[in-house]
Amino acid sequence: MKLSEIKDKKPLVFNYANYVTPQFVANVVNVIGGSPIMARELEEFPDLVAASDAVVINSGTWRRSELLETIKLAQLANQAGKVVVLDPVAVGIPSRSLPVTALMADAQVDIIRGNAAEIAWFAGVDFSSQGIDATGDGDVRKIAILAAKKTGAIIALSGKQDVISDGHTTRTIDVDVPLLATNVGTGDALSALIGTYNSDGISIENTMRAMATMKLAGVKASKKVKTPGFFVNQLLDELYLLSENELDAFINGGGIHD
Ligand SMILES: Nc1ncnc2c1ncn2[C@@H]1O[C@H](COP(=O)(O)OP(=O)(O)OP(=O)(O)O)[C@@H](O)[C@H]1O
Ligand SMILES: Cc1ncsc1CCO
Ligand SMILES: [Mg+2]
Repeated sequence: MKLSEIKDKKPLVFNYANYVTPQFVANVVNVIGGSPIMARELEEFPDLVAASDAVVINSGTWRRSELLETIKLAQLANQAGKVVVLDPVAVGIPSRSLPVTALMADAQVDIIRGNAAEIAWFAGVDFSSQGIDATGDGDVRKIAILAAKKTGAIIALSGKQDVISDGHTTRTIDVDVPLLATNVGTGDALSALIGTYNSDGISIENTMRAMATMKLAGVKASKKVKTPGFFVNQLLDELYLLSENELDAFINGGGIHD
C-alpha cells in the first residue's frame, strides 16, 4: 500500500504488543495515517481480527500462559486472510525460542521483522546479541535470504543495513542512522508499520516501503536533533510530515539496492 492510500484508508492494525513500548508503537501507526488497536483478551480476538486489516504479534514480553491464545490469534488471522507479522524479540535466547517455534508450527506467519541476531536464529546462523540488541557482525543479506527460505516468510531484517527478502528477490537499504538504535521500540514500531503497509496485500515492495519510511524519517530527524530524547519526538514528527514524493525519491534515489 502506498503512503497516500494509508492516509485514505486508515487500515486498522491490531498489535499484540509487548508491555514495554505499546504507546510508541500506537503513535507510529497513528502518525503515518493508520489506526492502531492493542488487545490481548482471547474473547475479543474474533471480532478484532474481523475488523482489522493486519495483525502484528510481538513476542517481547510473552507469558507462557498467553502462547495458546496468541496461536489462536494468528490462526484467526490466517482464516480471515489478514496479514500476520511476527516481531520475535530476542528469539535466540533458548527459553524464548520455544514459544516462537510453537507459533510457527501451528500458524502461518507471513512476514518476520527482526534485527540481525533475531533473523540469524531463523536462518540457523550464529550472530552475537545482548538481550534485545544485535551486537555481532555478519553477512546480513545472506542471513535474510536463508531465513526466508527456511521459514517461507518475507524477512525484514533491520539495522544499519536493512534487508528485505523472500528468498528469491532481495532488496537492501544501506543508510546509517545510529540514533534510530537509541530508542527502545523503534523495531517494534517498524513491525507495526510493516503490517500497515502490507494490509492490502503482502509484498517485498510494501515491506520495503515500510522500512524506507522509518529509515527516511530517521535520516530527516537526525539532521535536526542530535540526542535520543529529542530524536524520538522528532522521529514521530518526521513520520507525520513525510510525503509520498519524498519517500519515492528516497526509494529511487540510490540508498536502496537489489
Ligand atoms: N546503526 C543503525 N543505522 C541505521 N539504522 C539503524 C541502525 N540500527 C537500527 N536502525 C534502524 O532502527 C530501526 C529499528 O531496527 P533495530 O534493528 O534497532 O530493531 P530492534 O533491535 O528490534 O529494536 P527494538 O528492540 O528497540 O524495537 C530500523 O528502522 C533500522 O533500520
Ligand atoms: C526491552 C524489551 N524487553 C522485552 S520487549 C522490549 C522492547 C523492545 O522490543
Ligand atoms: Mg526488537
